Amino acid sequence: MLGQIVRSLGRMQQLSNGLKGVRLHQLLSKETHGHLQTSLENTRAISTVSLWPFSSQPRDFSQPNSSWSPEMRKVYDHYNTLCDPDTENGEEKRGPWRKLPSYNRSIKYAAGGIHLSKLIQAKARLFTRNVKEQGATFEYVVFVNKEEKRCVCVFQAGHLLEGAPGHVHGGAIATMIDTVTGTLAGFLSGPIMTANLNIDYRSPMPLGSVVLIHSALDRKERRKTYITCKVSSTDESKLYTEATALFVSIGVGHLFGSRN
Ligand SMILES: CCCCCCCCCCCC(=O)SCCNC(=O)CCNC(=O)[C@H](O)C(C)(C)COP(=O)(O)OP(=O)(O)OC[C@H]1O[C@@H](n2cnc3c(N)ncnc32)[C@H](O)[C@@H]1OP(=O)(O)O
Repeated sequence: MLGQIVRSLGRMQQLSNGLKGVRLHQLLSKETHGHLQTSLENTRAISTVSLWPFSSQPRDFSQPNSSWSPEMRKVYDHYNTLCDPDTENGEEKRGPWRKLPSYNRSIKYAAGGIHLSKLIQAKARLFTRNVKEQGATFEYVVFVNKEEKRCVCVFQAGHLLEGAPGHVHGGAIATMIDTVTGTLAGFLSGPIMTANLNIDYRSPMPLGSVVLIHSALDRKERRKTYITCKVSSTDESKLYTEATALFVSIGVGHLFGSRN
């Protein structure tokens, strides 16, 4: 589902104008009436017509803001340049790198919110994007390379993420690893959920650090997508964290509780 959401959000910009007025619950009405379609193919079919169910355009949180340090901005600029198209014989050719947008709301029905109260649905926000003060928590942007089946996240850890004095909380690091590996797994495999996350913390990460979170596909086995991850300083001379993650592909029904 998260993969679907990631893809949907990427398409939202283009689709939203033409599809305003159509509600997601109309698209999902089959599911809510007991005809759950759980294959990934069907999930993808829904994703191609998914749309932003809110009246205003969402803010893309992966854009630079004034809290970004010069180092964060420099690394961002480097990867952003890799996303620019090359011109060959007068023709523009896009390379393999893409910057992914990042919003603070998921599509509530698709994310299982149909079971939640209206109040919770209205107030739900993505964990990593729920603090208004810029720079206080998770500032990050993910660049994905489809050909090489890998991605890199530039992450600046804010002052509200403290764990050990002056250093980033291990749970905050785990959150970012789950987010980045999950984003890659979803990008490559469609709707998935985290089944297993193994983390080795190698050195403490000072608050305010800008780090790279490199994730790559290790292998796929049936519904399982295995991802490796390394968190390092931006010059890659210092290793902070290593991780492996397993994501299992799910069908639409999984978050609606249809499998039990
Ligand atoms: C808005 C923008 C968003 C932005 C995007 C942000 C991305 C954020 C990403 C965050 C994602 C999350 O945190 S998700 C939240 C945390 N995760 C969860 O809550 C998941 C809870 N667990 C589950 O729902 C379930 O256990 C599943 C889906 C993981 C698996 O259940 P299932 O579908 O019934 O599959 P099951 O038959 O059990 O297993 C399938 C295969 O996987 C293996 N398998 C299953 N679990 C494990 C395991 N822990 N360790 C090893 N192997 C396992 C099985 O042996 C089997 O292998 P074989 O027999 O095929 O060999």
